[in-house]
Amino acid sequence: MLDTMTDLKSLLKDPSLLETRAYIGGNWVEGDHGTFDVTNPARGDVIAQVSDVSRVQVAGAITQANTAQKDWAKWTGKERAAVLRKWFDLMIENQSDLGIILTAEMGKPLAESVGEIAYGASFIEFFAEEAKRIYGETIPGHQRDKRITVIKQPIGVAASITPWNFPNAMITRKAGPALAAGCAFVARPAAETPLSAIVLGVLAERAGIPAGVFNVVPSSRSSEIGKEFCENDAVRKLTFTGSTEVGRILLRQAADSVMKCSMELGGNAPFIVFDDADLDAAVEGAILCKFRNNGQTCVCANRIYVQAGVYDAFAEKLRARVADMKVGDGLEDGTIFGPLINADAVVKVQEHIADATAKGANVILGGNPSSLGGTFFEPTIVTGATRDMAFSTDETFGPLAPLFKFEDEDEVIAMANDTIFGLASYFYAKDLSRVYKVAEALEYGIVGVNTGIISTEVAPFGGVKQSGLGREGSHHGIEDYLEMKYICMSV
Ligand SMILES: NC(=O)C1=CN([C@@H]2O[C@H](COP(=O)(O)OP(=O)(O)OC[C@H]3O[C@@H](n4cnc5c(N)ncnc54)[C@H](OP(=O)(O)O)[C@@H]3O)[C@@H](O)[C@H]2O)C=CC1
Ligand SMILES: O=C(O)[C@H](O)CS(=O)(=O)O
Repeated sequence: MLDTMTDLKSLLKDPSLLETRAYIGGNWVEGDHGTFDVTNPARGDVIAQVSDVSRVQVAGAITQANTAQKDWAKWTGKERAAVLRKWFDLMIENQSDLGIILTAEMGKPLAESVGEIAYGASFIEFFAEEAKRIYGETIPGHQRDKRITVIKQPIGVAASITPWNFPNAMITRKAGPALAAGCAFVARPAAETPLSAIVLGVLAERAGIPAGVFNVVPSSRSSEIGKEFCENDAVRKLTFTGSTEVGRILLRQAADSVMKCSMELGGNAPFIVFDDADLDAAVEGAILCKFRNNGQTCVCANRIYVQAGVYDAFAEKLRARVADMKVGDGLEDGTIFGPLINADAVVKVQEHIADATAKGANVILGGNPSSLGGTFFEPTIVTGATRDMAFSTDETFGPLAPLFKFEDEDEVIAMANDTIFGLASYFYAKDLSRVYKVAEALEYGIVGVNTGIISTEVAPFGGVKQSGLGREGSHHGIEDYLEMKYICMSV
């Protein structure tokens, strides 16, 4: 159990990793606004007090990043690759400590946190390699005396705003391609989870990433910092992961400077089980997809559609499997469900359950706050879900699995696509023509077929419709941090 910073440091092999200051221009800096508290969601205790930087300090960080970026861009791709690889190596060497810090501030079970560190580090490893493969092209001249070449150059200073639910990976998924491309980076983490971002600065410094290339500006004033990112002409790229609501605000603010934006926004993932599915595999996939991070991911199943012929069997198998899973402190062995991030998250789950039962749904498992108190909540499954219920259109972002019944493919494809979101979708089926038809018909950036987990650094992650703009990960991911220049030469 945690209740002070001393307690947290005592759990670490290397207590010096637990830094609370801002990392600006290679210096560790106190905040102009003093500090803000970081609490452990499992107990609500303050585990750290972190530098609360001002908008002026963020402007200074951007200026230092802009200066550092000019030299960083002159490094060869191979030179940048070497120092990024060292950064990756340090993340893996300190994976256990980084996992403990992440669980302490975010609450997810330690096994998930340690897994997130590996997932986050994989983006640094992947884009260290991509740094060496930023190719241009030559194009046959349009006139006899013309020679055409195309080169790709780093966009400049990239600013990032990231959420609390993956406080390590959502930063490295952006910083990896940005630094590989030769950009400099200013990261503003969620106020709930700044420690995981700051420790990336500690390791960046140890890896030899030049001062000013990677900066971390923790702040309790998210909208103020967001405005600085959008209004400062030295920022050439804004990359955001979070809700669609905040994404819209940032896009409006960035429009004034026609700033290039990458947006990884909200989701409302359908998870479809057809009657020819391997039912046991579908149950395991639904558990991973729905309950990973306690349902607090943008790619979690938000609606589970089960074909009529297998509905009752699926519901009972799912109930039986989840009933035995442990709710508890993320640092305790065997915990599957940690606490939700805050009281508002608990309220939203309760509202969705109350709305559903008022409209005829049946709770077959859970349905209440956990007897542990605080923000712990029972994993919940409801049957009889219908499209008029709140979770049909609104992302629950918690451990609530609503089961909808459907009759045929056309009906479920129409229901699955009936949303403003389009990030991740999933279905279980064996018939090959069904797999092709459904995968092509789903209006989502990501389709998982016979799997509930789709997250990897090698694939392009991102949404369509109001789930976002751009892709992160894969060889496509570096393009968002490059500008293409066409050189026309008369010879
Ligand atoms: N598509 C994706 O990959 C992901 C999408 N999400 C979506 O985000 C939501 C949950 O995450 P949550 O953190 O609550 O999302 P929010 O959008 O509320 O917050 C995301 C980040 O934006 C900051 N922020 C909030 N308001 C502003 C503003 N006006 N200007 C600048 N920054 C601001 C927050 O800071 P602070 O917290 O300090 O206020 C936080 O760092 C869900 O809808 C989920 O689907 C989440 C993760 C990944
Ligand atoms: O924040 C999220 O929900 C992540 O984007 C999901 S994933 O990439 O970790 O799957």
